[in-house]
Amino acid sequence: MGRLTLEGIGKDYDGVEVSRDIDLTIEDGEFVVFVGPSGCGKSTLLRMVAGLEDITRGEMCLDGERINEIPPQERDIGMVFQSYALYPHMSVAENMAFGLKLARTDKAKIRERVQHAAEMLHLTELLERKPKELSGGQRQRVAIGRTLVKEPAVFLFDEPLSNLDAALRVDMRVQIAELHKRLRATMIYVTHDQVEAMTLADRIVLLSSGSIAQVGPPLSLYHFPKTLEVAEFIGSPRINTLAVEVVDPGQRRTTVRLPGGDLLAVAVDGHGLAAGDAATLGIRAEDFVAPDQAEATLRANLMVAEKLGYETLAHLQVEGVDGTLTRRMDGLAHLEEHQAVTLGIAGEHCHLFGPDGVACPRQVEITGVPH
Ligand SMILES: Nc1ncnc2c1ncn2[C@@H]1O[C@H](COP(=O)(O)OP(=O)(O)OP(=O)(O)O)[C@@H](O)[C@H]1O
Repeated sequence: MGRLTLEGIGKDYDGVEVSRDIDLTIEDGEFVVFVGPSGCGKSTLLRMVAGLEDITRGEMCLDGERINEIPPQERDIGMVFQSYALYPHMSVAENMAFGLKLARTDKAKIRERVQHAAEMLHLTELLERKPKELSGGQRQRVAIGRTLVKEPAVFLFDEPLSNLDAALRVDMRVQIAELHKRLRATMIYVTHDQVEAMTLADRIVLLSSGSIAQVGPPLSLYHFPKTLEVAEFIGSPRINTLAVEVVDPGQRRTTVRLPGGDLLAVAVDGHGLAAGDAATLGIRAEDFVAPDQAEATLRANLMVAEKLGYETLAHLQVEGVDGTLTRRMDGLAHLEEHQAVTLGIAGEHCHLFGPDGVACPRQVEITGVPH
């Protein structure tokens, strides 16, 4: 089993609070990803789970038992570090067996577990090699193997792929996802890469300045972000934002004035807003619509078209708007530099954030995605 509960967890370093009010239950077998900008407290939280940092406040339990004071080696938890931390003078097999040897595990059992882990991680052919004879991806697999042989109830991964190149990262990401499917163990994974978070997680925990900004399945955070900060962190390209003025806040529709003067009825509950408030409209790059289906339009000029083959990202300049907006288009869209483009906007596809950055609840259903 591997059910973790965190209640009111907090951490101070020299009297400075870097982690606060963390309430979270991670179910047995769940894959949870801690994500957020640099310094938001992801590693600190993970290290508290591992027992590598003292917990200043709150209670942490594994399968109902308090573990706050239990030393790391006695917790049924295994951690894979960003730096693989392999012993250079030991072979792959010895590296993987080392922790079990220290724990005085029976030799036959060690052999069996190392063989099994090596098969799962495609390392069988490499068991006699030394770390220096391995590629970065292979070393990372050995580091995972070393944790795997201990058969912990909970696996912790601290940015395990950040030292790998882009292609290898994708490959390892898929392997970690497969490993989770086969083991069905509880896994907590720290990354600042939102693509890794979106693709691996059953649930994402998005941290901001030491506390939880939002927890939920990846697509819930994508379609129903609770704050502008979450909306801007999740999704690539980043969500487009426009400064708008609230004209008529309503429960099903809230009317706002766009930079060009057009009015748009956004499908959100804006009852917390007042007419005249400065708000932020959010539109994802794929959510612009054809002008004939639009409720409002913006006149734009094409600055750059990034043709990626399967899609084109058009970066557009709109008069009166700082920076550029990005529109995602299918395939190799025919676009000329500085071409005038009409961006169509539909209120159903937009997000609205109040002056405090809090999202107005969206009044739309998206099939299979809980609010
Ligand atoms: N040993 C320490 N002593 C004092 N402050 C620390 C210590 N470790 C971390 N911090 C501070 O705690 C905060 C959270 O750090 P943490 O490493 O958990 O963030 P992170 O989200 O993992 O960042 P990154 O993505 O850059 O690794 C930061 O402000 C950091 O400076």
